[in-house]
Amino acid sequence: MTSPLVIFDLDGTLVDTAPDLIDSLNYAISAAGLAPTTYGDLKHLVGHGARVMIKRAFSLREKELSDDDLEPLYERFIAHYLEKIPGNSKPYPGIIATLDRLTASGFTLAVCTNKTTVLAVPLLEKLGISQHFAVVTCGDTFEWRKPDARHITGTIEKAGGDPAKSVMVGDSFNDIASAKNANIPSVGVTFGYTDVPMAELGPDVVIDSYDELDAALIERLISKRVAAA
Ligand SMILES: O=C(O)COP(=O)(O)O
Ligand SMILES: [Mg+2]
Repeated sequence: MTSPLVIFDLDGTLVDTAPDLIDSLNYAISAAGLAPTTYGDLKHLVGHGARVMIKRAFSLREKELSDDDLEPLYERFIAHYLEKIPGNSKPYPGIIATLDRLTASGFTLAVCTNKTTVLAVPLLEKLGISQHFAVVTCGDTFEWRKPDARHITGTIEKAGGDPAKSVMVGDSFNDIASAKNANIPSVGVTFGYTDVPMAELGPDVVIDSYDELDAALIERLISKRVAAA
């Protein structure tokens, strides 16, 4: 029998990566003379990986950026982030215990992130949490990424899961929208990076802390989805 699957987003959901994202972004854009961004800006910049983050920083400063000029800045971002990894990034409080608890209850766990593979995989490894996950799919794993449903359905397929027994946990629009697009339930966390309050994004459940995420909650969401089908 297929085990139920819990899919986690990475930035702002499993790991608080904000300080390092801002550091590497500011390092990258300083080469183009752009003023540093702040934590407050991050909520509007993050979500579609480093290239989009750099492009959005330019829009924020009302500066033009051609695709040719983007590439060296992107390389700067990647090199800086990789050199520091895991930097000041920290798994959110209670997440390790939650992953252990869910695994002990028979759930398979996966990561579905828009972060690029060369950053996401070493980050999970350096933080010592990669072994919890059967599969990690990133912004460049498929031709599409969140909020496209196929990033979620592709993750489920790779993990040997079943969409009728899968739940997404995330911190932002892309996570909740991709879960809805893939017709799976979602849990929204309130401690991540979103410029819209989590409840307004319409997840099935909102949690403020990982203490609230247990097997009973996930099972309830799965049975509700099956009953509604
Ligand atoms: O790095 C990003 O821009 C987004 O990453 P996430 O999908 O893990 O939130
Ligand atoms: Mg996120």
